[in-house]
Amino acid sequence: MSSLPCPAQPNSCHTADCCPSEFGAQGGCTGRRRMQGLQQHSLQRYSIYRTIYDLWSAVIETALQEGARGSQDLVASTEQALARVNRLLTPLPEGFPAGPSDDVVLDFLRSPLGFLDRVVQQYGGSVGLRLGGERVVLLTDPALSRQVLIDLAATFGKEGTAFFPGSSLAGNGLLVSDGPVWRRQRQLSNPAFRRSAIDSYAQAMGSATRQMLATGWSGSGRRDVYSDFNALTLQITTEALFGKNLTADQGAKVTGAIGTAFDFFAGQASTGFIIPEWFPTPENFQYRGAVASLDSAVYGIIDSRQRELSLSAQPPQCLLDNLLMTEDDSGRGMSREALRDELMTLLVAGQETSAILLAWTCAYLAHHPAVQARAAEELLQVLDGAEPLPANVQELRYLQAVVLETLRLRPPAYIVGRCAATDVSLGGHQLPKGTTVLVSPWVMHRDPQHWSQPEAFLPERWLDQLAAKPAMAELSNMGTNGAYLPFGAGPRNCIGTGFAMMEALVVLASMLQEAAMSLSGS
Ligand code: HEM
Repeated sequence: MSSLPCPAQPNSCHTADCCPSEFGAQGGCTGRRRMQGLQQHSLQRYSIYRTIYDLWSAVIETALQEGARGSQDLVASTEQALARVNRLLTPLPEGFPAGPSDDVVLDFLRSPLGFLDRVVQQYGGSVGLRLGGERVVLLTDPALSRQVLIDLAATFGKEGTAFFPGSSLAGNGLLVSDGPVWRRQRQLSNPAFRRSAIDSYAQAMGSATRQMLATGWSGSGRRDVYSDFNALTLQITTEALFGKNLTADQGAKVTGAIGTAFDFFAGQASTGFIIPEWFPTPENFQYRGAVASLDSAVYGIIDSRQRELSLSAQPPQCLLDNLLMTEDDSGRGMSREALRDELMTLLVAGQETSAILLAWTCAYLAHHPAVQARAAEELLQVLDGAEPLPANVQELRYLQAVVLETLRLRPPAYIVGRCAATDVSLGGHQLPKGTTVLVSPWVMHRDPQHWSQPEAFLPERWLDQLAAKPAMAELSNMGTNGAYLPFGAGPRNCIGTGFAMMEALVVLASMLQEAAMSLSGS
């Protein structure tokens, strides 16, 4: 197995400190490279530039799309930019949580995970920050995090959240939309993620894995597991949810384009979103090329499925069929653009996150041969060579513990963000409207107040709980200790939780039945 890349996720930047040297991670972090340029700007100039660009961007972008979106959008975008100016110019309010007095965006960008650990150690579970001019509260206190994500979910929405910019990639899909649009899309998508639907995908998950093993994994050798898993999770997602098999060439184009887009987001984060997407820079050209390539793949999937459906009278077979057949009260179906946004969201939210989980799990298995041997032994006892299927993977308690423990130590989403839609009181602090709240699974999963030996990889810590309840119970309600949320929590939790868990168990079981892993060079 070759070295692992940084476990990035759509909403965060690639960081070198996500990649422990014990796994020999690759260097050359995009965010770090771009940081060197940024350090020449003073923070004040940076904030002013960013605000001017926000306004400029709002006006020009809307003017360019005037015909399509109308002048209401111009007003809304300008209001948003003005609200931002107002936040930049207003000092942090009295009653804001304590934190560093200066703007700490450069510290954050230099090493996001190290920064999170440091400020939480210094200021505790609720830290007030000025980050790139934005008012931000970092939460790692379980009770307060719960309030934001669950109890006060109506007040803390996605719209306006700093550092989670809407973009031409995600459009207005499930991950970023709010209110009635989000509710409708979530309802439409829910059936595809119910237990019975997920069970029906398991066979395809197993056969895709065996195909991967047969083509690239026979004999002994080195594999770049992250790259293999990216291709595999793409294949599984498109097959299970969109009823479509991509060719290897199409798959490589899509994973390459998703990688380019994520690199772009990492770069955007490290340059403070100074340059709007439409501005003619080489990075923007590259990014727009990646989005165009993804658009062409996604529209291709929609069109070919629509053709197939029009030629047959069969009931819906996958999520895309449901979305294609759905109509609102007035008998109108979803627009092509809305369909594209949903499919793109599922690709972006579900494909790389799952590949990161699988890659880190393999890294831990390779790094802990005794754990790998115990997982393989369990497989032998429970499956005795049979195909991993929904009924029998539920019995693989140790493998489930391995996955839960990997998600604890390496949550692919290391922060989730919300924005206060109104002035709100939280834990005795007064947060004005527009405050961004970041909840950090990364820090909470390693807090010694909630976990014994928090830095150690110990699947055994889950076994008692798993004996009493299925693994999925650990993933809801922020875990039994209130400090475990790899898939988020509350109404905006991950719709793909069951899908991702089934995929992880089936893929890992299929692999461990046929292959043993060690770190390359060991
Ligand atoms: C290991 C794999 C995964 C991890 C760690 C993960 C993590 C997360 C997290 C933390 C959130 C909540 C974000 C927030 O609160 O702002 C989320 C939301 C979401 N995830 Fe996942 N995810 C994974 C796999 C998947 C899969 C396989 C799919 C679909 C195929 C998916 C689709 C989504 C969608 C659509 C949302 C937005 C839900 C909403 O806002 O209603 N995810 N995911």
